[in-house]
Amino acid sequence: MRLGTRLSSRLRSGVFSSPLYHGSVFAQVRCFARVSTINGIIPSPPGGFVTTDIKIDMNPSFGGTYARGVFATREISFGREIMNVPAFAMYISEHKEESLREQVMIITKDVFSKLVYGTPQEKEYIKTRVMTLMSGGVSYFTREKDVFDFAEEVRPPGKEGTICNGASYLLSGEFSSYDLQKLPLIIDFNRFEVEYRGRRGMCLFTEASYFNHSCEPNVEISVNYNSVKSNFFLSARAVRPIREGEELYIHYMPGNNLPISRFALAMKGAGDLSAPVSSARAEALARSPFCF
Ligand SMILES: C[S@@+](CC[C@H](N)C(=O)[O-])C[C@H]1O[C@@H](n2cnc3c(N)ncnc32)[C@H](O)[C@@H]1O
Repeated sequence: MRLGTRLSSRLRSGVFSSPLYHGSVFAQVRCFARVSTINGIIPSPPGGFVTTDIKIDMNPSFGGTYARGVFATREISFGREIMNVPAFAMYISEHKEESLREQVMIITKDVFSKLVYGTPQEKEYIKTRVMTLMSGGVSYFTREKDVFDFAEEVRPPGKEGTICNGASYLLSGEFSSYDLQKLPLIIDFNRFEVEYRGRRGMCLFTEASYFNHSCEPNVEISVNYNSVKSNFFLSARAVRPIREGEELYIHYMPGNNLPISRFALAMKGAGDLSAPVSSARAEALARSPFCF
């Protein structure tokens, strides 16, 4: 059964502020080690990326590490579904008043648990597909100690008092405290907000996070709940014929015909999407929610 979902993706500036303190005022605060154990390489899975129709490549006109986009490996006809993926992580709020922050932290714990106790495939997926996504926003943790306290709470189900927990996993060096403090920022930045029977929630569709934005998209996405599989699925379809090698774009805010958008702010200085905005308007836009 198709259930109505309200979907929004917050795609903000990639700048992320890390609480890296210096000076005597913060002498009691431990600094985050700015060290990631993640190498950022996205291995190409056998059989292509999601389907053999598409691949991840770099958009030469963007420049920089985050110039990745989704490209057609062959001609794609109008209406063809090029992606149909389950949410890698999802959370539906128990209480209507649960804050965004709480929801992000719940998903963070879920993803981190899979990293600590998951299968080798899950660990690999998180390191290569989740941790390499763009992040943004203000750090969810103030001190490195908070990151360790959070990790400490991640324990294998049913095993009380075990020595092996998320904190000892961090100390193993496979995943650093810096990586863990970045994880909620990745989830926050890439989340798709959904609604299920009046309850708010969010999903991560890591594969869909590589689509870049165009005001004239050639792909449209939809998110629906599959009650048999008890998960949300994202489907992406070509809305016009696409040539081999062409980049696939979605509209980050379909239906939004404002002259400028929060996305345009993130894009400031990047091609025709940039628009000069006053700082007051920029502030207002940055605070306003938007929906698909
Ligand atoms: C969901 S990510 C898309 C994938 C991203 N390019 C990457 O390499 O991870 C959204 C970010 O991609 C960049 N982006 C998306 N569409 C763009 C466009 N039309 N022009 C320039 N940058 C774009 C912006 O930095 C935006 O915040």
